[in-house]
Amino acid sequence: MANQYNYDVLYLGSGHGTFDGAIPLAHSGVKVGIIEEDMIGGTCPNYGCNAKITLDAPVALTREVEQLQGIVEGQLSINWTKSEAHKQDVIKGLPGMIGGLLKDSGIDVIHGKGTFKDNHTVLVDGQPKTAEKIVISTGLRPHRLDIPGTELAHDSRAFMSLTKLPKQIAIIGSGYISMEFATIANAAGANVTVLMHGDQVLRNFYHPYVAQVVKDLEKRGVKFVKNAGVSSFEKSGDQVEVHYGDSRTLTVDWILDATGRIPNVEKIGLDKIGVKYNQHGIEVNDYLQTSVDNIYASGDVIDKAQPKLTPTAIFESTYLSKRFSGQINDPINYPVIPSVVFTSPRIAKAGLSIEEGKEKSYQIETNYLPDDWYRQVDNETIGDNSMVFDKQHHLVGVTEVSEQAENVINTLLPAIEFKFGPAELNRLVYLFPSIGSAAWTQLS
Ligand SMILES: Cc1cc2nc3c(=O)[nH]c(=O)nc-3n(C[C@H](O)[C@H](O)[C@H](O)COP(=O)(O)OP(=O)(O)OC[C@H]3O[C@@H](n4cnc5c(N)ncnc54)[C@H](O)[C@@H]3O)c2cc1C
Ligand SMILES: NC(=O)c1ccc[n+]([C@@H]2O[C@H](COP(=O)([O-])OP(=O)(O)OC[C@H]3O[C@@H](n4cnc5c(N)ncnc54)[C@H](O)[C@@H]3O)[C@@H](O)[C@H]2O)c1
Repeated sequence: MANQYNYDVLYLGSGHGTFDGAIPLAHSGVKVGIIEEDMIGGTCPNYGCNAKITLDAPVALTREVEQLQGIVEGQLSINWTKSEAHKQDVIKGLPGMIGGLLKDSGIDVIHGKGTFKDNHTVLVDGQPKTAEKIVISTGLRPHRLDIPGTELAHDSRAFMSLTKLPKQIAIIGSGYISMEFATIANAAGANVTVLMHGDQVLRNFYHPYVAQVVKDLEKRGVKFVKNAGVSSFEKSGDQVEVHYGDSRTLTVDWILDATGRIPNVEKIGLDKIGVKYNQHGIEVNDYLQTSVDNIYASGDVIDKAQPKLTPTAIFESTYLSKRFSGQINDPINYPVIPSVVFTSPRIAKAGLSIEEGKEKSYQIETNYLPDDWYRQVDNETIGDNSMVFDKQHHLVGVTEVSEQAENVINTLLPAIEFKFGPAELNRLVYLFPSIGSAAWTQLS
């Protein structure tokens, strides 16, 4: 590649939208640089998936013990301080591990905030770093409510760093972060109130299944306030008041603002160089190329129809790596990308939704999971799934609510992605008994 620049490819941001692709790219002989202003590895390992799932592990355990009460005797309780410390132990090595992989691949990691000077130059602390191609992979940051007292609220990162769990917690919003953190905080003993923007929780998931999760959380003491209309936060001694609705007040110890995440597109010089973006992120074509030819985007910062999740970011950075190293010239062809909300029970889905299946008049088979013998092993009491089949009876979508939904969806993904028919299904021999075998059995 060209050598009038410092790098062949320079990435802005070091999350999954970058490193999964940058490492093989560097191994192919391409000179790669990465600019990162915060922790190496970005949101997922440090402030997202890995951190969250570690805090979720004790919740899953308490739920299993609860289901088997009587067989297993005695209640479990979660020691929040130790759980938080365990989370820190689990994730603290990740940035060093990822940084080591980058270094071993010959990648230069430049610490600092990058801003474009021109379409081949990024400034870091006033120092120019030049490259033939630049990939913007700056991710998302928490949206903060624009109301009086907003500085009194906190984000998901702050929640996962709490060494002591507040007694009374208000969560604003009812999306992914709200529901997962309400589940964790409630199980660890906090009184949680969710103040909703509208009247729907997790609006992108199948409502009857979401309703089961909400009902269970309510049974456990979580309160939901629909159409709350939160208008301000105010300090009140050691506590904080949430003003909402028609002059109503909720006094709590801690507020989580979980009202969404917005793209990091401002103050990095995009207007100056002509990279087009909107409130959903950077606009790209089917090659992940922005409105400026030599500049690409990857991961959450892209304005796209696919879910803004780690697997999507990994797929995109890997696609760019293959393209930059000359292995492919085709446009990006996304596979089926599943998604899961780590509530208890979880809700997970892949492929066509139940609503989309109905619109196409596809066959929808539903299963009440507590009737399945394998779920009775754990005494699972909540569980449904719906499988959508096309006219040739290929599985094209699954949605499930159950404690093991993420594993069922992962198991069935190949059937959806590769359109398994009877011939393929008949060749599958799976380990028995297992959640995977329970999932495949429903297909046969
Ligand atoms: C609480 C939480 C839980 C989540 N749980 C899951 C989950 O269970 N499963 C899942 O699939 N996804 C989950 N996600 C989403 C997942 O974390 C993201 O999809 C993923 O991290 C996207 O990777 P990315 O590289 O696009 O962005 P990021 O990982 O956000 O990386 C962007 C990086 O760019 C850096 N940066 C930004 N601007 C600049 C600049 N100007 N100069 C230098 N560096 C810059 C940032 O510091 C950051 O490190 C979760 C997210 C959150 C917040
Ligand atoms: N399990 C996972 O994969 C996982 C977990 C956490 C986060 N994530 C990722 O992070 C993203 C962000 O999660 P999130 O929960 O912050 O966003 P979200 O989009 O899922 O939910 C945002 C919530 O805030 C509400 N809201 C929006 N504006 C509001 C306002 N002005 N006042 C009150 N409420 C308002 C919305 O109605 C919605 O309920 C997700 O979309 C997902 O990409 C994924």
